Amino acid sequence: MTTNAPEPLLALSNVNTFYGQAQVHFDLSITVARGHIVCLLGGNASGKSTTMKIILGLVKPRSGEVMFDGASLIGLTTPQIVRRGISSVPEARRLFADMSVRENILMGAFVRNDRDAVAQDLDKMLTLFPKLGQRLSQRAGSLSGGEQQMVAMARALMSRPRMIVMDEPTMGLSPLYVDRVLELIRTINQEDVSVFMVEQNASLALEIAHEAYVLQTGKIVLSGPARTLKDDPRVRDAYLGGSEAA
Ligand SMILES: Nc1ncnc2c1ncn2[C@@H]1O[C@H](COP(=O)(O)OP(=O)(O)OP(=O)(O)O)[C@@H](O)[C@H]1O
Repeated sequence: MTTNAPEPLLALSNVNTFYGQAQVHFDLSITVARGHIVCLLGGNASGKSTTMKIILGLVKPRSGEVMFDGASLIGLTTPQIVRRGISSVPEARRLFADMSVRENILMGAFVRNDRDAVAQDLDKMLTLFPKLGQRLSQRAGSLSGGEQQMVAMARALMSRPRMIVMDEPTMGLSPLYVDRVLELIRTINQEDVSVFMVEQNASLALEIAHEAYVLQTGKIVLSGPARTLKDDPRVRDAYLGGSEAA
């Protein structure tokens, strides 16, 4: 085969999604290149979370294709999709509040049965997220928002994914944790994990993303390299407070 562009790791092509009669996605096409961070921006109810649900097999599109590493994800269950190499950090973390931090992190390894390697990976998580080391026995529900976000990221990494999808990873975090979480996303990405993230905080997301897409009522209205979009007046006006700053 003589194609110039390498095959993307993830590709949504012409996806149309409905909830009952209501159409949420209109010919949605998004690609994530291997090793890249891709950010999906958009206002409330534009269909961002539904995009994540499509990738994770929680919502089935009426038409269109979702390919991961050259194979279709359509019709697969979420555990099957996790086994293919995608894991998620859902909105508002969704930890098991009454379980310990350790139990929550290990939950991410549910698709694995290599116990020794799982134990090694838990140690690796404590290197990546040193704060969690002192809190392994603590109830996850008693952690701060930023700490919970770290548990959710560690849990997602425990399945050794090739791609992580994240829904609003910085939502509700203090500025200090926002910076830390974005830095950790970069670190994870440098370990060869591709990232697809939905983020309201456009200026920060565009700092770390390679490419971005802007979704408006279910349609992609803008896309391109994050650096270019950051300077696009339409993105500035809609998401970066451009008109006030001008
Ligand atoms: N389970 C559902 N049943 C019916 N309609 C739904 C369902 N989930 C979402 N919707 C509708 O689909 C549209 C897109 O929702 P979605 O959650 O994907 O948007 P979003 O961009 O993530 O919004 P927000 O940023 O406000 O979370 C909205 O109009 C929403 O009300």
